[in-house]
Amino acid sequence: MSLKLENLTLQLAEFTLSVSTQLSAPITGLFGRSGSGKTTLLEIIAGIRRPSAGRIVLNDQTLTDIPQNVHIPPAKRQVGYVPQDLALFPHLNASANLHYGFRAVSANSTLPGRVIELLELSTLLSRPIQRLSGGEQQRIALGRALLASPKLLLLDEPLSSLDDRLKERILPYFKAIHDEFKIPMIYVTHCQWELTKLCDEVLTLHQGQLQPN
Ligand SMILES: Nc1ncnc2c1ncn2[C@@H]1O[C@H](COP(=O)(O)OP(=O)(O)OP(=O)(O)O)[C@@H](O)[C@H]1O
Repeated sequence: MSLKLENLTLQLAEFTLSVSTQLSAPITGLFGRSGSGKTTLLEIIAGIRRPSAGRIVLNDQTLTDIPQNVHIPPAKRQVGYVPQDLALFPHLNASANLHYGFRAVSANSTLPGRVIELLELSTLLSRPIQRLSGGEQQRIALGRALLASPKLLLLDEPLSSLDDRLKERILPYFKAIHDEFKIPMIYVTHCQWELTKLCDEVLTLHQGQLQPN
């Protein structure tokens, strides 16, 4: 995987994000204090926010190129994004949420059966979303993102709402997913333990800028 972020800039009211880097690690941790710009950066990579300057190139595909007026919409980027609040649909059951983004892109597409097995979702599928625990909802949201066959998966503090016992139970699912589907991930967290357990490389944001390691 190669993700180039070239001179990405976004000015919000009292905050400026300014990032240039190239990522190639299988799982990159994105670390930084609250308000340092982690979610903003994920949203720019996912295409939800348009930067005011810069370029994003994933492998050989230009996703955003502001000087050239290129901005591929989120649904066409093949970038999976699991936001902090999961964004599950409350009116759909677990199964309908899971299959929502399913897209058989090619013979190599991620198939529902394998995701259900790997994330141990089979007993949850008929349940309303409101009757799932935080960790179960997290696994459905992760499965939904995987079924869109993304080339990159963005995870925004996926374990932050879970207690330590659940964190230890859920973290291995992320590792298993990476090992099985080889989808590169950017994993946002405040937690040193998660970085150490999961990530191959760590980027630190401070006030909208990446810090040297
Ligand atoms: N729509 C907006 N308008 C103005 N400022 C915003 C907007 N969205 C975010 N910000 C500001 O941008 C900065 C970065 O926010 P962001 O959510 O990216 O931080 P974060 O590192 O993800 O924080 P947390 O760890 O608390 O989730 C913050 O100062 C925030 O107040």
